[in-house]
Amino acid sequence: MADRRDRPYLRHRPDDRAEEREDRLTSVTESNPDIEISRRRLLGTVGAAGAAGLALGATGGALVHSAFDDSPAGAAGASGSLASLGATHVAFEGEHQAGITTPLQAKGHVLAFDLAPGAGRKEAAALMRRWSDTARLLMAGKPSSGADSGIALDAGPSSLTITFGFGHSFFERTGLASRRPTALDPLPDFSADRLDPQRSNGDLWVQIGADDGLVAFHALRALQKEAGEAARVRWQMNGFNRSPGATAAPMTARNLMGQIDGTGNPKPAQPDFDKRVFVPAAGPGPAEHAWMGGGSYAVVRRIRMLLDDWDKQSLAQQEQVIGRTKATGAPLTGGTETTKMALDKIGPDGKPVIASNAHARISAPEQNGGAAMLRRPFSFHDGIAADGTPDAGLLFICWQADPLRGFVPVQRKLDRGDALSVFIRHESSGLYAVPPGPRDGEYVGQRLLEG
Ligand SMILES: C=CC1=C(C)c2cc3[nH]c(cc4nc(cc5[nH]c(cc1n2)c(C)c5CCC(=O)O)C(CCC(=O)O)=C4C)c(C)c3C=C
Ligand SMILES: [Fe+2]
Repeated sequence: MADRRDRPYLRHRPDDRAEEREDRLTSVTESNPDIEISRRRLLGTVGAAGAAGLALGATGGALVHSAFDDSPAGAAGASGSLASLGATHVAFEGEHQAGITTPLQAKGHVLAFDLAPGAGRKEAAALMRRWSDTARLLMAGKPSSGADSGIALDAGPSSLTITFGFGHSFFERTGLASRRPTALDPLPDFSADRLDPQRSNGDLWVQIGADDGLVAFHALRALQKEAGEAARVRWQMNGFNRSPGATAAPMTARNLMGQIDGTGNPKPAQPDFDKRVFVPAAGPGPAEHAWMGGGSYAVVRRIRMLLDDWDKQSLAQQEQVIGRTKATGAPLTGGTETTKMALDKIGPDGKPVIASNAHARISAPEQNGGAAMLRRPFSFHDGIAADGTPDAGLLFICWQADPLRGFVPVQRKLDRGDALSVFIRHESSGLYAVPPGPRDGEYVGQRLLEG
């Protein structure tokens, strides 16, 4: 490996120093099971406040001990040290790919590629190997192996995650149709769909998330370059979330309608979490689908919010649409954000307090035979549309072991009578098989492409 002085653009290199390696601990919390942070950083930043706060980025921007105190000026910021936001590193290898249970990041890019005409299994395997090599480096805060653009110069890994998936069409293109799981069958049509085929589906899907915009864009450019002649971008969407540390304490995200969004998500500590979100490592299902053991299915929808119409509603009307308060996210039946909704409670007017068409009621697992999904969205804003309204909304991304037991039944029900539906428009859609996390030296999807 090149000396840091030879390559001043080298950024955070967690494996360079034994001391740093020793200090590493794997912080497994309810919300961030795959984030690795240094014990020294924990002590140096949050101390008694605990790991969860740091992992969620609520450090108040404190500068901490750096592995680069002796690094040349510019290699890790003017002071030679990285804030915890920059230093946080998410592992590329693991049972599951990163970017599924990782806490929401502040910046995101989601994009789909189509394999180039004439490219097949061999080219796809080579591409996945190149992309995985690049993701491994960038997620560790290192430059890409080719001519690095320098866009992320000075920054640490910043919780970068890169997640790869395969669309339905990938399997024909690569001659692997017999190994395509039935869970990847196209989603049914929904009456409210206004889908743009150019911005839907695709052979390959990539999700990039980071807590720094330049780190995220750097990864985007690197992966686009690595695609070379093998694949072309079919569509790309850019999103954002609140920055870590923006709120006094870590809290559930808000969307562009101002609602607390994510409360009802299954929690990693719950006993059925894995069953709901990840394909079991050993079956069920035919052996030819075993490559997906430990993987998950992502449903991706660009959902436009009709914000001018939404903003005309009174606060009470907005809260009725969801069934929760805007300020705290508590159910309209009382309590705090985490209080269970009392769906049977009747108000003085003889009607359910949480209306029969309230979004949170209709989408609740108990109303859908237990169907549940892990929602992990980004907001988007692409300026003003031709009609003068904001082209903004939710890049809705949800994760499940089987879309027929997650997204599909819930969306079917929402499609029939969700009070929110007049304020949103589904504009694009994709369903992707996201293989398990790679082992050391493996590339994502190797068990499919070489199995
Ligand atoms: C088919 C799945 C879903 C789509 C599409 C969807 C769109 C969508 N949702 C909101 C805002 C909120 N959703 C909330 C809860 C909620 N939504 C879904 C599913 C879809 N939402 C589920 C499964 C749940 C959880 C239900 C539960 O377990 O109780 C909430 C309430 C807070 C929360 O639990 O997260 C809000 C707010 C928007 C704005 C939107 C499309 C733009
Ligand atoms: Fe929702």
